[in-house]
Amino acid sequence: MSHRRFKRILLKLSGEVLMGPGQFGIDPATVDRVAGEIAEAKQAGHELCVVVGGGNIFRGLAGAAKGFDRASADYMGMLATVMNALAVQNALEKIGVDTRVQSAIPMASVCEPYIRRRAERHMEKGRVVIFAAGTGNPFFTTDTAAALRAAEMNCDALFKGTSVDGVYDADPKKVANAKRYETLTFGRVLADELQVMDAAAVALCRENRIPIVVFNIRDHGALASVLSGGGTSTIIQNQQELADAGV
Ligand SMILES: Nc1ncnc2c1ncn2[C@@H]1O[C@H](COP(=O)(O)OP(=O)(O)OP(=O)(O)O)[C@@H](O)[C@H]1O
Ligand SMILES: O=c1ccn([C@@H]2O[C@H](COP(=O)(O)O)[C@@H](O)[C@H]2O)c(=O)[nH]1
Repeated sequence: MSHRRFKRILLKLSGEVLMGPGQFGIDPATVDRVAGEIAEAKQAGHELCVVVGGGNIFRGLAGAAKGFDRASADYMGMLATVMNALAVQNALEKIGVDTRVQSAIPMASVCEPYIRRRAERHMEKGRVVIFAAGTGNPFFTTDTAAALRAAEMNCDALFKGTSVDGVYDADPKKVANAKRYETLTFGRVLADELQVMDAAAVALCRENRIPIVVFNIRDHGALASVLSGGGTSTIIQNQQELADAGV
C-alpha cells in the first residue's frame, strides 16, 4: 500500500538506531545515512518534521532501576534526545537541507524553544523541524512526544522508524516465530497490549485519527520504499480508515 498520500509526516527516529553497529552513543555514518533518507523523502514532495528518541544514550527507566530518582533520570533522557537532535540537524545541513531544532526544555544558547506556531512557519518555508526533549515532562516517552507533535503540526501520519519492521503479535526480539501484521486497528494494539509503542501515544493518535506506520529504519532505503508502497511495515489506523484505504 503506497503512503504517498501522506503529505506531511512526523518521523519518530529511534535513538537506539542512531548508535549504528555500536552499543552506545551516536554513529556518524548512521546519522548521515538517515539524514540522506529524510532528504530523499523531502525531494519526493513530503513535508517532514522529526522527533528523536534517546535510547542510544539514556533511558529514564533504566536509570531509575539503577537508583536514580525517576524524574531526574527522565530529564537526563530528555537531554540525551537534544544531543541526537543536534547530530541529525548537523547531518541534514551538511547535505543542504534547511532545519531548525526546537526543544521542549528551553535552552536558548543551543536551539529554539518549542513554539508551535513558529514550527508551523518553519515547515511552510520548507524546513525540517526537529523536535527535541520529548514532551518536556518526565514519565513520558518520545513516542508520546511524537504523537503529540504529529497532532499539533496537523501531520497526515506518524512514521515510527525503529529497529523492527512492523508490529508483531509478540515482541519479535523475544519470540522467534512472532507474526507480523500488515495492518492493525488502534483498538487491537491497545486491547492486545502490543508493546511496540506506548499506549498513551497510540491513544493520542487514535483520538486524532493519525495513522501510525511502523518500519525498520535500520534497513537502508526503508523510508523511501515504505512511502512508495514497497518494503515491510505495519500500518495502524481506525477500522473505517483501513476500509476507506481499501485494506
Ligand atoms: N508486538 C511487538 N511488535 C513489534 N515490536 C515489539 C513488540 N513488542 C515489543 N516490541 C519491541 O518494541 C521495540 C521498539 O520500540 P522502542 O520504543 O523500544 O524503541 P525505539 O522507539 O525504536 O527506540 P528509542 O526508545 O531509543 O527511541 C522493538 O525493538 C521491539 O523489540
Ligand atoms: O516526554 C518525554 C520523552 C522522553 N523522556 C525520557 O527520555 C528518555 C529517552 O526517550 P525514549 O522515548 O526512551 O527514546 C526516556 O526513557 C525518558 O526517560 C521523558 O521523560 N519525557
